[in-house]
Amino acid sequence: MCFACSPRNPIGLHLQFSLEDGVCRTTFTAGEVHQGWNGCMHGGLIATLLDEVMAQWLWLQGIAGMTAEMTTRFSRPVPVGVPLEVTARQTGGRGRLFELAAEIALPDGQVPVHARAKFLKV
Ligand SMILES: CCCCCCCCCCCC(=O)SCCNC(=O)CCNC(=O)[C@H](O)C(C)(C)COP(=O)(O)OP(=O)(O)OC[C@H]1O[C@@H](n2cnc3c(N)ncnc32)[C@H](O)[C@@H]1OP(=O)(O)O
Repeated sequence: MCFACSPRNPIGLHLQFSLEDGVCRTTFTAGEVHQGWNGCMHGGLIATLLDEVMAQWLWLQGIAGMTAEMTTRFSRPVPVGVPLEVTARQTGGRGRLFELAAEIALPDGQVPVHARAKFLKV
């Protein structure tokens, strides 16, 4: 029962994903229960959104992959209560290794956080 995407997980994020033109996409609005600092989304949960959208870039193409490495740049706080657009795309890779990048965009287009990761097909 995936914490990020299972509709049956009672404490999960219930994310839904689409893949179009090489971009995997989901949306999420953090609530007070997802805060770290007051008014700001918890960084670990931000990383979860980014990790999951990259994993789903693979999964929606029939590839089961596990995160082998991930770097996250937190440039600005992510506010709670606003709809976030979370996207991922491939940046490289060879063989079993897939290199992906993901970002979170605010409604005004600002990108407060982005990530890069390496996934290995399992
Ligand atoms: C129903 C809905 C479901 C929906 C599905 C969605 C699921 C969402 C899950 C979200 C994603 C996650 O969080 S996954 C959970 C977090 N991640 C993990 O727990 C992964 C833990 N790590 C592992 O289990 C393992 O290390 C693996 C599977 C990643 C790799 O192990 P392995 O398969 O044995 O491969 P290994 O021999 O180590 O490496 C193979 C080759 O890749 C290279 N390699 C390994 N790591 C790296 C790296 N970071 N950067 C460069 N290269 C690397 C090695 O040097 C080697 O090169 P060469 O010698 O071949 O040249």
